[in-house]
Amino acid sequence: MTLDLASTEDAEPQLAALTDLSRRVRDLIDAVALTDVPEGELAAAAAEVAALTERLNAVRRDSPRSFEIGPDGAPRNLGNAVTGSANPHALPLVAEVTPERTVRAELSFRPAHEGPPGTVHGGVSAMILDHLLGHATAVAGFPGMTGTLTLRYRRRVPYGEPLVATAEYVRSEGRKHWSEGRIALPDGTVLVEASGLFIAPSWWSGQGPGPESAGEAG
Ligand SMILES: CCCCCCCC/C=C\CCCCCCCC(=O)SCCNC(=O)CCNC(=O)[C@H](O)C(C)(C)COP(=O)(O)OP(=O)(O)OC[C@H]1O[C@@H](n2cnc3c(N)ncnc32)[C@H](O)[C@@H]1OP(=O)(O)O
Repeated sequence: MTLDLASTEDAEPQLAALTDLSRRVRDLIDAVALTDVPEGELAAAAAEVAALTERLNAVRRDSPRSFEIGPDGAPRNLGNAVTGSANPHALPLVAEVTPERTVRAELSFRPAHEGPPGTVHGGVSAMILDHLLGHATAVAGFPGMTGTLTLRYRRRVPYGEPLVATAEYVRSEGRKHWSEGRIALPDGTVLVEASGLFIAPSWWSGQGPGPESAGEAG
């Protein structure tokens, strides 16, 4: 894992362009998921996408952008699968920390997140809650990696509609820290709720075998 925390002011124009590209690729992903154009059009689009892939691969990093301190002094993770504005896979989720040190995000899933018809895939909801619970645990002072995530799917999660996700730290036992969270409709109706256990890996304090065997932070 590369944790480059250096200031990246010189790279800001490139990162802004990468963010814009990522946003357009999200639109492309939904267009692919929903398109019904004829076969010839699909083949032509596939050839154009292949050419773009080759163009971007001309200069390639070993891994996506990791945690860093932005020019505003705030930590950010532009390559993250959930929050990364420079990752087309990400929503991207924008989470705010409340004065009570809970975490809140307004979000809307996209058609590409479909599992059952008209419904967001349960694993996608789990990914969002995993991150949000991890964030709530971190802002409580206990950054860690997910040990266990338990979900209860109460109602189907729609895509294309405004939703609200919240999470808060609950309790600790030694190195183990628990948080809870949920995805709800704007009126507060809970759709999915989650409880998660987060553990600061022993290798963070030099007591364990290291990230190669213990996994890496999401
Ligand atoms: C994170 C940096 C924050 C920076 C702050 C910036 C601002 C905040 C912004 C944003 C926050 C980001 C939020 C991210 C959220 C996403 C998180 C993920 O997706 S993480 C990827 C998925 N999870 C893994 O890949 C873990 C893989 N597993 C491991 O690495 C290890 O197994 C680990 C760390 C979980 C435990 O390993 P050990 O060696 O450190 O600990 P041992 O000694 O084995 O266990 C300690 C205690 O915990 C229990 N334990 C261990 N694993 C458990 C488990 N899976 N479930 C339940 N208990 C477990 C054990 O039984 C033991 O308990 P006894 O002390 O004996 O009571």
